Amino acid sequence: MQARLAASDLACRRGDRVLFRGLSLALGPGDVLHIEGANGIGKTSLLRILAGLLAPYAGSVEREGAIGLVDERPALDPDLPLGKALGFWSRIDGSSEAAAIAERLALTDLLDVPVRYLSTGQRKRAALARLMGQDAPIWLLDEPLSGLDEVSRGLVAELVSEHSAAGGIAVIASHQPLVVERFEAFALAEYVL
Ligand SMILES: Nc1ncnc2c1ncn2[C@@H]1O[C@H](COP(=O)(O)OP(=O)(O)OP(=O)(O)O)[C@@H](O)[C@H]1O
Repeated sequence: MQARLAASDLACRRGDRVLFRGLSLALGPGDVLHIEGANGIGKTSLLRILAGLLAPYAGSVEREGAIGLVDERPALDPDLPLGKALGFWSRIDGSSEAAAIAERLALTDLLDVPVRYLSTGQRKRAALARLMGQDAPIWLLDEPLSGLDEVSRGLVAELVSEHSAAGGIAVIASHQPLVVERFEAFALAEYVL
């Protein structure tokens, strides 16, 4: 899997506050980075800058490989049954493994349920199913464990390990660490003035 993600001398400003500055990182195949930091320090903002969804106040980002972002807003139509909402993306992503992915994420029995009725954890698993179908080399995961039970938390660690072993990159903002090899901590507090 061809993947590279590099940030150079990033600064982030939200409203009239600069949250962090002087942040550089360079990630290659297999790297898993754990962004740590207190509420409001700027973890989500950093992920959105890395994804290209938020302009940095200073600095630049280089990406080689498509981005798969999972945050608290799953891009699944709330009014469609889950199977149809995921099917929309499998057609766009050209994924032929939708059934196997749904099975892996314990979603098979929920495919007829409208997305808006899913529980927090089920919704998170649905967002992860979309991510897997996307086959993107760079995963940006914002609080992927929140709302998940122990079994699902173990599953997320497994998926990240497999992604890393296949040469993918994962950047994970989380208040809890994942049990994953090559899990490297990145303390955002070091870049706060
Ligand atoms: N659109 C915006 N305009 C102004 N300030 C914003 C905007 N979006 C976020 N912020 C502020 O930027 C700061 C960082 O927010 P961010 O969501 O990146 O933090 P976080 O580290 O992910 O927090 P948490 O751990 O609570 O999820 C917060 O103080 C937040 O209020």
